[in-house]
Amino acid sequence: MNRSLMQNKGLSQAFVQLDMPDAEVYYAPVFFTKQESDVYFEQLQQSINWQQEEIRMFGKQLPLPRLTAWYGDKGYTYSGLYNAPQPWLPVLLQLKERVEQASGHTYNSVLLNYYRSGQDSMGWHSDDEKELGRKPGIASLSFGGERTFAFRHRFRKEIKAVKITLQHGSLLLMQGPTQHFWQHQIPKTSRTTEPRINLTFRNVVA
Ligand SMILES: O=C(O)CCC(=O)C(=O)O
Ligand SMILES: [Fe+2]
Repeated sequence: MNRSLMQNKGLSQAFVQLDMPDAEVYYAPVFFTKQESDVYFEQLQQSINWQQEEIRMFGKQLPLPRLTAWYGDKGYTYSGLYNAPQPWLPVLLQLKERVEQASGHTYNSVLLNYYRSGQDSMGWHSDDEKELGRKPGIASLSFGGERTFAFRHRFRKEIKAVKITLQHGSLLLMQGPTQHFWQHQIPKTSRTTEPRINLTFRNVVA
């Protein structure tokens, strides 16, 4: 993949910008050291109130193919589900602060995803809910097993999909018009993968 080095906008050299038109996506593969990342994975696995939610689809109740949790100051509707906020945990506030410093955005909520195996996944979507405002900044941390993260343009079919492997301890930033023009997903994989924890920090405005 073609990536250009970030030099401006106050983001550190640890970030590369993904080569995507109509988007602003930055990736720091080593945002945390391996040692820090191992500790965060353990802490989050144990302290988060992981739930298997169900969504209504085609008139049926279907379990989401991953575990989720929502923490922060405000509730949020996601995939047609209202998520009541749970109060911040110290480990989440610590991570929020690190991510805010690095990204230059502030966040009041975090959605956590737990992918138990390669059979857990997240389908194509954009994080374009009204509650997030018009050009939302979303900061996504990954701990545990590596998974492929794919982007596809919503309107220009001639633009190739972009794929990136999200590493243990990495940070992905999506901002500007990204959610308006692109969708993303975590596809299932038949490769054996370790469990993965993802945190997406968001700012709910409504
Ligand atoms: O697990 C990931 O990296 C993606 C999570 C995501 O797209 C979301 O929570 O909206
Ligand atoms: Fe998303």
